[in-house]
Amino acid sequence: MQIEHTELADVIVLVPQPFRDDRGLFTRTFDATAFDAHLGRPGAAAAFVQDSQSRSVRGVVRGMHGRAGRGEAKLVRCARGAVYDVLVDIRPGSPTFGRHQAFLLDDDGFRTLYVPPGYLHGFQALTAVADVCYRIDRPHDPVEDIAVAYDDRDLGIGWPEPVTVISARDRAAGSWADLVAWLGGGGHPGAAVRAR
Ligand SMILES: Cc1cn([C@H]2C[C@H](O)[C@@H](COP(=O)(O)OP(=O)(O)O[C@H]3O[C@@H](C)C(=O)[C@@H](O)[C@H]3O)O2)c(=O)[nH]c1=O
Repeated sequence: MQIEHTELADVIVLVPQPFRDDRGLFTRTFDATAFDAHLGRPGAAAAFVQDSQSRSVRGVVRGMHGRAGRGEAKLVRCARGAVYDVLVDIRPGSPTFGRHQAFLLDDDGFRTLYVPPGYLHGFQALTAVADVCYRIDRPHDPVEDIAVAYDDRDLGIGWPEPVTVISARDRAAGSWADLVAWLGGGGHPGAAVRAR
């Protein structure tokens, strides 16, 4: 498994090497030993306690989601189809605070994003059906949900396709400005941080 660094601080991409033959292929999608060694934290992989999967139709955008409290680490890969996956660094003091980067995740490259705590995450489905698998290192708690509008002008994310469907939660998401004010200890989180 190769590790690629990204433009975003502490975000890495895990890139496996599939074995292809006449039957198809075999690939390891996660390697705890390599992951722990790269992070320099024995036991880091063992912290992932929930695995989830979502299915989206083409054009769907889910995001931009984060988590309050101590955040959550996340491993993200696309098991079916392809998605345009976007991360935003929301860690005050980080050299890449406020910056975003997009990644193509698909069911042929098997690339997995490692997202440390303190990032917003979202994606758009690029194929008729797109399944995204997540592993997170803390049990989900909706009270800690953060949502910033996927089309927030300040974030300026260039979604590649017309947006077909978004959830009610995402339609009600707060602004990047709300979130920045809240992160700075001032202002009210407004809809950026809210219970469902
Ligand atoms: C995220 C999540 C949702 N749910 C439930 C709540 C709700 O009834 C249903 C759908 O939830 P949502 O609409 O929040 O699902 P969705 O919009 O797909 O949320 C996901 O978006 C992507 C971008 C992420 O990064 C994920 O961490 C997660 O926030 O599933 C869980 O039970 N566990 C979970 O971990």
